[in-house]
Amino acid sequence: MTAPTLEFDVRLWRPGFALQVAGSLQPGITALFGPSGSGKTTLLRCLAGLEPDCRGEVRLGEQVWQREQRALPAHARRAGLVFQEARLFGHHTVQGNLRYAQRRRRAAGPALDDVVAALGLQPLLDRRTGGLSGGERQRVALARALVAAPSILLLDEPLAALDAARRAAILAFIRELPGRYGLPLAYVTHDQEEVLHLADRVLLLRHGERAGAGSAPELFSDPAVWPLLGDAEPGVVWRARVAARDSAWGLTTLAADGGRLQVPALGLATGCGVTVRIRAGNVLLALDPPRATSALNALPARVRELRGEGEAVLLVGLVTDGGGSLWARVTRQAASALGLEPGRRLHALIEASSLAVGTLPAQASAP
Ligand SMILES: Nc1ncnc2c1ncn2[C@@H]1O[C@H](COP(=O)(O)OP(=O)(O)OP(=O)(O)O)[C@@H](O)[C@H]1O
Repeated sequence: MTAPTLEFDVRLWRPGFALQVAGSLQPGITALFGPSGSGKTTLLRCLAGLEPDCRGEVRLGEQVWQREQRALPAHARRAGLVFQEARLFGHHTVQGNLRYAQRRRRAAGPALDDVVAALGLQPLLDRRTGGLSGGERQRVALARALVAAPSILLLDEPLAALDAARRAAILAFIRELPGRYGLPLAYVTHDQEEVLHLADRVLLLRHGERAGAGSAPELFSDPAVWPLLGDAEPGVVWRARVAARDSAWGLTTLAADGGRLQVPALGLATGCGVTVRIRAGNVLLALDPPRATSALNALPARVRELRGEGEAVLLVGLVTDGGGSLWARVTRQAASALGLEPGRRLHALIEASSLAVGTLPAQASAP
């Protein structure tokens, strides 16, 4: 099923805050990412028709949802919204909540039984929602949004309150949704790993404006974006594929455009697409090819640029022989001793166990 694209160019003014963003939610998952207060929730509410002061244009395929003051009401847009705190009818059972949503739907949509099965809700159907755990409530909230036959899904930090195991299970389900039900999906999160795992594209917001857009690996590797990533260590994210598994040593070899990398065993099949995050603080530089090193990974590279990062430290931008971008954090003294300058050839040593590997969304391309 091909999903339509939601296109928008919206603005909204509040005392002390202005939102002015143009963009699109294409088929697949778009992550809305950006610092607290950058306008992510407000943008979702504008798209859903919940902000009366929103102006501009919103279109889903050929359907005009808003043109300046003329705006379709929220119920006519059929946007499925799920927030961090699931808002369920506490006096109803899970089944009652789902049937209520199903009765009110205004278009053909996913069958209730399918959604119940996919989210593992069968054992909960007769429970009252008041007594459910956080993870159970979020699963019910997602199911309820789906059985209402939404035209798009807008998920606002739906998993923020859950533990890692529950998050992983629901993330796997969310990742399948656009393909399974033909829906564009916007997903607000503060978690970069979630973005890498889930998003086909990222729309980055800052102060109510678009600060960048692209794939998660591209954006998270862009030095201009690092200040918006909170405490995250500067570095790059590469796309790679599982190339080989060495069960004798418990290692996996990844093949990326930038070079081959060994990492601790991933338990993924050969050919599987992954992302690998290489932090600047985990890249050491050596002039000569190391004869023996514990790092396992030594990529031939040349210096592209040097950036000051305080009195004693530099960030060194590198290009590997495979064409991959890397950053290394070194002291100015080390940079001087190694004669670092643009064009200088050297070897980038990366400790295998320092590499953070994540799986890619199904649709995202890997080399
Ligand atoms: N109902 C409201 N009335 C007035 N101001 C609001 C309201 N809701 C949000 N704001 C303000 O609008 C701005 C954008 O808020 P918004 O919740 O959209 O940001 P956000 O990026 O979703 O933040 P967070 O990541 O913390 O959830 C903030 O300055 C916020 O304080």
